[in-house]
Amino acid sequence: MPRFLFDFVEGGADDEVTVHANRRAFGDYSFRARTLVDVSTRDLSTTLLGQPLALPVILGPVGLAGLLAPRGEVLAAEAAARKETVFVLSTMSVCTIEEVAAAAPASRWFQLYIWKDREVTRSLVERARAAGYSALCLTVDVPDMGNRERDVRNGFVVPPRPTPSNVLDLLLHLGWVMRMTRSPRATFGNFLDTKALSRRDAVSVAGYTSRQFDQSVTWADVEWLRGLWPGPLVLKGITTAEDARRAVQHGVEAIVVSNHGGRQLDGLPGALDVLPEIVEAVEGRAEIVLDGGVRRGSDVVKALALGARACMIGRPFLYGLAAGGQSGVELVLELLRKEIDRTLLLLGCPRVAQLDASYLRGPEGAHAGSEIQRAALKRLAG
Ligand SMILES: Cc1cc2nc3c(=O)[nH]c(=O)nc-3n(C[C@H](O)[C@H](O)[C@H](O)COP(=O)(O)O)c2cc1C
Ligand SMILES: CC(C)CC(=O)C(=O)O
Repeated sequence: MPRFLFDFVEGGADDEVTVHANRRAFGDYSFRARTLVDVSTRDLSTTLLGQPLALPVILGPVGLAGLLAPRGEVLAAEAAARKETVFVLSTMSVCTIEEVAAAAPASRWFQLYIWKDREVTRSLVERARAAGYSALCLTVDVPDMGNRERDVRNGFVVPPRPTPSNVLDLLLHLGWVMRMTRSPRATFGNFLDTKALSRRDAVSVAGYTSRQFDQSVTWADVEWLRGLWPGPLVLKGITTAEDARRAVQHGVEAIVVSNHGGRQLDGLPGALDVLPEIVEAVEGRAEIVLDGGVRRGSDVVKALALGARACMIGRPFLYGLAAGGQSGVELVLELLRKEIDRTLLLLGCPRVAQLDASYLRGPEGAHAGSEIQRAALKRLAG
């Protein structure tokens, strides 16, 4: 893929401190393995909001995935269905809510951003409901986009177009150019009225979001959504116990502990660092999903041992999608499935449902969360 797209996917906000913190946090935990346990059969299955998952990994919402492969969101949703897991469609997708629903029988959630124009927001929710999405996932950490300096430097705009600064990049990636131009025209139908754009118009994603996204969204809007959406409600982007408690008070069915893959507020701790305080605050009253920096099956096992029910992945499946379309995404899920399976085998824990903090040794260092983490680990270990 062209460099400007790779940078959009791989990059984070400001100095990308939080991007790196996400990975580091997994390294801060090590395993406490048990031996002489019968691990001849293993069970990776679980449920999320009542839906069965063959493995505790779901595909998170990512905007513009359809720029990585033609009909990218449809391909990813089909891959999730084949691997018996959930696909979360972003509001900012290239394929529309209806296209993905028609093509993919997967368990699908719809991720919502709240527009200043509440009629647009209401219509997105109603379309998702009519198209049979099973849960509504409200992302709460994007009142506006983080400062993605790679995108600024690259002059990244949507729909992508040749400019003096990216023409060489495009020429060096003619395979991508051919794939995209041969495929049906990208629609951006959820969020951009491409018919209203003249051929030469294009918008920077940051400029677009700051015009459209509502910075005045509060907990009252969670109540408003409750009235519009009859199914399970998920809040994505929670990083403190205070917000997690509040989410539970508002009756949300699930929380995604997430710093948006380090793309929003730079300086947040790693997602795994904040998981214990949230698990403690929620006390089992909502299901917890974790994302940010999940790259190995062992990362998933650590998150589950600390109390998450499943993990979401973002960039890993996007790279599978860019490299190999639907089968690339399936391969990413298969690699994670095999790695989780082998980790359970060697850890002496045959079922993901059996994982708890007694399988982990916590961070010993003095970094900020460690006291809370130790307390939560002690509590989880019973
Ligand atoms: C290219 C890209 C686009 C994203 N778009 C969205 C989005 O539209 N909505 C959303 O809630 N999160 C979005 N995210 C955040 C992901 O859902 C997820 O929180 C994050 O990617 C997890 O970190 P990981 O990439 O390290 O797995 C996006 C992430 C990436 C990499
Ligand atoms: C198109 C963007 C607003 C999607 C997003 O949330 C992100 O890039 O992190």
